[in-house]
Amino acid sequence: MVSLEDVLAVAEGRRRAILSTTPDFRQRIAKGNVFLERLLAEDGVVYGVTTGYGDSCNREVSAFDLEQLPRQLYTFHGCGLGEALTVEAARAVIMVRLVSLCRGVSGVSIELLERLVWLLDHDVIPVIPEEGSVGASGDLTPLSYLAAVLCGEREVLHDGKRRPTAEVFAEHGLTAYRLKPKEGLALMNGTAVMTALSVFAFARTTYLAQLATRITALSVHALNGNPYHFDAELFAAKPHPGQNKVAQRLREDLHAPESPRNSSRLQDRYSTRCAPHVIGVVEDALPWWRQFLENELNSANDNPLIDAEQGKVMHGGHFYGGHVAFAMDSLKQAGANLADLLDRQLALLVDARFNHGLPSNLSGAAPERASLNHGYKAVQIGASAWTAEALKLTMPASVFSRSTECHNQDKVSMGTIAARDALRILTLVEQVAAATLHAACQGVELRSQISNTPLPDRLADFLADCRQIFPALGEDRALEHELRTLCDLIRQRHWNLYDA
Ligand SMILES: N[C@@H](Cc1ccc(O)cc1)C(=O)O
Repeated sequence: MVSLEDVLAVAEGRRRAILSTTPDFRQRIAKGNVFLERLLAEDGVVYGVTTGYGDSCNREVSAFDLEQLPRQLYTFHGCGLGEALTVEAARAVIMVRLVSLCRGVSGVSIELLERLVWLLDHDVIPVIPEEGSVGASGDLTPLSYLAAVLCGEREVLHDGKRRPTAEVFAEHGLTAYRLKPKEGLALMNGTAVMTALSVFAFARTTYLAQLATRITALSVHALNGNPYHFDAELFAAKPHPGQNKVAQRLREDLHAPESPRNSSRLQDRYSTRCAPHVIGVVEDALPWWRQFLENELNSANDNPLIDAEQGKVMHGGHFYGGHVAFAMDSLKQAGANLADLLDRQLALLVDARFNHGLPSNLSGAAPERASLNHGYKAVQIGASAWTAEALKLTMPASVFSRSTECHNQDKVSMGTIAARDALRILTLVEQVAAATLHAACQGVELRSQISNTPLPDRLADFLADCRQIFPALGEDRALEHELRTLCDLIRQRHWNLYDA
């Protein structure tokens, strides 16, 4: 079973994709191909091989034109619009398609698989426009760019430049690939784009859940909040495992192992008291998102499938990305809730009515300069804007199914749109996290000036690390570049936050 992390490693260029050399694997792939050819010779008709596609399946293609058919398929799907996928995302697309085709039920040849590996190895990466897939019939239009590039057409990203594929192939002495009869359909008729994008969404969300936990601990300390809200026995009474994990991390960060018999502390506002209940939803959803995505990743998700052992062609709808769509639609909501949680913490931190004695807007300016300085006022406004935008994008995509392709595809998943929404939302969540992290570090240091409660070790170490990256805010300064640096570091999973 290939994991989400395996795909990420190949996408980020940390690992190579290597085809198995076992005779078993090679034979399985070869068998599918041989069976298809036999079927063609004996029966003369195979859907998508000797017929038109989709609604046009009752149109027979003459033997003379068969070789043309796969080229025709990627050509008429060359209508993608929108931004091009990043190199990493496009590498993930190749890897995900490779994993699926390696199952040996798509009727492709070993040469095709080797060509996909060649693209990854030589970093010759198709330019894939991200819009134009309804996510059932697979990601036909974006995947047509992969098929076309294998055949030496359209454009690739190579050495950081966008260039004609033919030119780059020529430089490497590579001839254009000639797709065999079913290979166009096998490449394009699947869920590789939405699944590839989901791999990134999953990794970023996993990290954001941990970062939101660390920021919450900083906020609680800065606000002089009640660390006993995260008591072990309290949480044992509500046994969601992910939620308990968040409470435990907060307990350890805040160094509050056991609560007193009858705490005299106030009950804090929900954005800190209920943080395990918000972040815990993400932690508890991660395992089932993983299950949905890894099952999809390791599946044959094209049509038709070839069972060479039994000697039959099976027609179905495995290109339907319903599981990915549902995973991404729910990830959008749980992820955007992290932004909302942190934005509310930031709202408490900057407000002298709620922050238990910290200066207004967390300004670190000297008292005689207080009227001039505005501290984190604009950063908090920004965080609210990013949060609102994230929340607005949580509208589920999967409920917007459109009947399309002359009503052949009359129910579709919209999983690719859900995955793209998820990535945009996560960018906004990262921005809110960067803003809240910056302010929470400031809050913790301002707290130490007015109280002698020591900063627990784990938070002190983390703060020291942050101070290598950005200084405290004294006089007002423009924080854009620092926030951008923080966003980049968050994307790179810079801090090692918690053990599993
Ligand atoms: N997904 C369709 C095939 C198809 C291919 C290209 C299209 O433009 C439309 C439909 C099927 O397998 O049934």
